[in-house]
Parts: sequence; structure tokens; C-alpha cells
Amino acid sequence: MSGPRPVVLSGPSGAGKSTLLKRLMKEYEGVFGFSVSHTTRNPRPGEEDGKDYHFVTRESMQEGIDKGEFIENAEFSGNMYGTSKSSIEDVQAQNLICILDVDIQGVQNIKKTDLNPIYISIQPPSMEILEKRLRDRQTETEDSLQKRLEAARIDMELSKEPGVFDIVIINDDLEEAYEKLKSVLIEEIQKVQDAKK
Ligand SMILES: Nc1nc2c(ncn2[C@@H]2O[C@H](COP(=O)(O)OP(=O)(O)O)[C@@H](O)[C@H]2O)c(=O)[nH]1
Ligand SMILES: Nc1ncnc2c1ncn2[C@@H]1O[C@H](COP(=O)(O)OP(=O)(O)O)[C@@H](O)[C@H]1O
Repeated sequence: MSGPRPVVLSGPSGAGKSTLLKRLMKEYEGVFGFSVSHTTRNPRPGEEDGKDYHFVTRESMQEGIDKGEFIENAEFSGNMYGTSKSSIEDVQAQNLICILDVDIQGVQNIKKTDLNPIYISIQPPSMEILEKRLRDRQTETEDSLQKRLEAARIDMELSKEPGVFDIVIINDDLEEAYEKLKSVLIEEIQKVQDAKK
């Protein structure tokens, strides 16, 4: 795989990954490309098939995994999620910085591949604030909310291990977190912009 270095964004559900990512992709249009994952979870209002996720059945996802079409896959909060090889290749073919939004299992499995991304963890200021953000988002049932909080505890523990992430950004104030994210990526952004000139 060639092109600019990919970026892995990880961190607990509700930490603010999508919010930061959408803003980044909007400010730097034509620089980043999102790796569209597959998932067996239901689409939320406003989510588009093929843009936010490829929404698939367990059977078809398993079939793809068995055929070797995925670089990684994981079970999260009762659903399957995975990154297909083609989702990354589609972005890299356009010479864009490929952004992956994956959970901590995804991070661990991508480390076993030759993708060589920049690993960024987005963390909430506290469990209490995370819970409030997830509740206010109004996307989860009580059951899926509890599963996400449990996964968040594990994520927050594992993310403290030295060497797992290149950088950990605490998303307390959104503006500050966004500026930090940009500063980490500015070199790669400039390389892509220069290549376009
Ligand atoms: N391993 C892996 N995790 C993924 C993938 N796509 C999304 N995730 C993670 O799955 C978790 C749940 O995602 P989602 O259902 O969209 O909920 P949200 O993160 O709360 O918006 C998040 O931690 C995502 O980072 C993937 O392709 N692989
Ligand atoms: N810094 C912040 N301060 C307050 N609310 C935030 C902040 N960052 C994100 N949010 C809100 O928290 C919720 C979870 O953010 P989201 O981007 O969906 O997280 P993730 O993609 O990591 O699951 C959303 O409703 C979002 O608007």
C-alpha cells in the first residue's frame, strides 16, 4: 500500500471522534479520505450507507471475513465492525490521507499489519462526562449505552499503556482538542497539499 501515511483515530464511543473527524474532513477537503467500515449495527437517523458505514448482515460480513477481504474486524457492543482492504485502497488510490475510526481491538490488530498509520487516541475528560455526552447524543438504548461504557473503561485502561498511541488527546474543550489534532497532522496535510500543486 502506498501514498501518504494513514491515520487511526480511536478512543471510547462518545469521546468525540466523529465530531473531530467530520470537522477535519470539511476544513481539509480533498486531503483526507474516510475508510468506510462495515458494520452489522443498524443505521442511525442521518447515517448513509456507503458513506458512514457499509451496513451489512452478519452473514455477508462473515462471508467477507472468511474470504480474507478484511484487514481487521472486531465485535463491539453486540455488533461486528471491520475494515475491508478495499475501503483503504479506495482512499489510497486517490493519494489522500486515509482516516480509520476503529476501537481498541482494531488498533491492536492493525499493529500486526503493514499499514503503518499514525495512532491517535481521543479520550473524554472523565467517565461521567462521557456518559453524559452519550446520553445527550440520544443514539443508544440503555443496554447499548451500558455496553459502550463498559468498553470505554477497558479502552481508557489500555490506552494508558506506553507505546500504544503516538498521541492521546483529551477532548474537553472541542476547539482545543481540534487544534491539537490539526497540529499532530499538519506535516502530513502539507505533504498532500504540496503534492497537489
Ligand atoms: N475494530 C473496528 N472498530 C470499528 C470499526 N468501525 C467503527 N469501529 C468502532 O466501533 C465503535 C462503535 O462505533 P459506532 O457504532 O459507530 O458508535 P460511536 O463510536 O458511539 O459513534 C467505535 O469505537 C468505533 O471506533 C472498524 O472497522 N473496526
Ligand atoms: N468537546 C466536546 N464538548 C461537548 N460535547 C462534545 C464534545 N465533543 C463531542 N461532543 C458531543 O458528544 C457526543 C459524542 O461525540 P461523537 O463525535 O459522536 O463521539 P464518537 O464518534 O467518539 O462516538 C456528540 O453528541 C457530540 O456532539
